[in-house]
Formats: sequence, C-alpha cells, structure tokens
Amino acid sequence: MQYSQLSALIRQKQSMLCVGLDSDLHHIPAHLLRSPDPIFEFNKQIIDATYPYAVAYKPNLAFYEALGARGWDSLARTMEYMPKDVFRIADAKRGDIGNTAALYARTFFETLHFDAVTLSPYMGKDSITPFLEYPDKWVIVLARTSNAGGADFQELKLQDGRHLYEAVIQKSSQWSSHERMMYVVGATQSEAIRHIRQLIPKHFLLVPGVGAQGGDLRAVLQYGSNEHGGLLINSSRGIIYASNGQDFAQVASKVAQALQEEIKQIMQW
Ligand SMILES: O=c1ccn([C@@H]2O[C@H](COP(=O)(O)O)[C@@H](O)[C@H]2O)c(=O)[nH]1
Repeated sequence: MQYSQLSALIRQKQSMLCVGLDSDLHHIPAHLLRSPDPIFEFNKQIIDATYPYAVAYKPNLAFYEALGARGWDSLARTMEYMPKDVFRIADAKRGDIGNTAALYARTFFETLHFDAVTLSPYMGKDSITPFLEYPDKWVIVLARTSNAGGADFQELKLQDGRHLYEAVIQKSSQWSSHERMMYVVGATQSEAIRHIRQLIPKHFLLVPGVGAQGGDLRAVLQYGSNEHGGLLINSSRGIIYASNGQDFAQVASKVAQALQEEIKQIMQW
C-alpha cells in the first residue's frame, strides 16, 4: 500500500485505528477452544467486527510463535483472511545482518503478505535496507517505545545533546523516504511524539499504548497528526479482550467504534 492510499484510507474511514491481534489461547473466550483453529477463529471474528472502524491490523508475532507450527498456521490463515484494503503490520521487531534480514523480509513480505514489519534499529543500515528492496512495502523502526524501560537506551544523551532515539530517527530517515518508513512511538510518550513530529513532519508514526497501557489519545492526536493523517494508533488488549464471553466480537466492535469516534471527534473530521 502506498503513502497516498494509506492517507486516503484514513480520510475515507475517518479513522487511524490499528487493531492489535495479540491473540492468546489463555485469554480468548473458552467456547472458541472447541474449534479446530481457535486463534484463527478468534482473529476472523475480531476482524469482521472491527473492520468498519480500523485502517490497520497488527498481529504481534510473539503470540503466534509461542505456539510453534500451529501458531504459524493460524497466522498464515489470518493473513489470507484479512481484507487487502487495510494496512497489515507484522509486529516482529526483527534486526539482523543483511543476508538474514533478507530472509526475514521474504518471510513477512512474500510468504505472509504483510505491508510492513517492525524493526529494531540497533544493528544499523544493512539490517534495514533488505526490507526496503520491496516496492510498496514499509519498514517501521522502533524509536521511542511505550514501555518504561524504553528510556534505558532510547533516552541516553549523546555528546551533541540529542537523545539516542532522535539520532536513530535522523540517521535512518535518510535510508529511504517517508513513503516507505514509519517510526514506533509509544502513546505514553507524548512529549517525544511532539518532538518527533517536528523532526519528521511527513512520516507516519505507529503509536501503541492507548487502552491497556493508559496512553493519552488526545495528546497523541494533538502532537502527532499531520495533514496526511500521519498516525496509526494501535490498541490490542483493550479491544480484543474487552469481553471474554460469547459476545466478545460485538463488544470488540463497540470498543473499536468508540475509539474511531473519539479520533474523529478530536480530529474534528
Ligand atoms: O513501544 C511499543 C512497541 C510495541 N508495542 C506492542 O503493541 C501492542 C500493544 O498492546 P496493548 O494490549 O494495546 O497494550 C503489543 O503487541 C506490544 O507488544 C508496544 O506496546 N509498545
């Protein structure tokens, strides 16, 4: 999906909502455990219920890899089922030397047909560029993450006074354009969002941390949005586990709708 298409999708759906598919056998409703592929069945119903309100979906690979081959099957089925007109993010947080990175790129872009994959910048340019060889695919680089420990390294001060996360953004944004790269910034880090938006006015930001982690949606939108939308705002547990009863999909739909309406209202669309 191209930058202009993502921006148009946001305008059309009046939403920046990304639904996180952190689907866990220990948390999905018990009645689904009787189906042949409970994780796929859960994801399918969550996607159907939230599709009118979401522009993106983000399966987190940890939840699938933990189940071994069964988890990969559930993920592959989920990707086959997922509508093609949403932005599909593999939250994999990969990063390795070039020839290994090329195989990760093949996994997520060719085998599983994601539009984007999250990457750790720690190993530098040659760990990122193999992903950029795929036209129309995106990399999403970790910048200032939502967790408290994110400060341990990301906020280290360099000799020139910049935080490490700023240096990561300024350097890596030279490797491709805003049409192929995004950055992860936690919703819990509203000051960083404000600062990052000044550094990179055109880039999209993937913002996890509203809902269960308590990030401030209004501040995210106020500081992070731009004229193209500029934000994908993720909520995982807050939507998919809003109910663990028979009504889980209806409740997920209501929570997703409420978030979309809140985004629309704050953006004054
Ligand atoms: O900085 C980051 C980067 C990634 N995540 C991931 O996003 C979701 C958030 O889930 P919630 O249930 O909405 O808290 C999850 O997959 C994280 O691994 C993040 O939270 N922060």
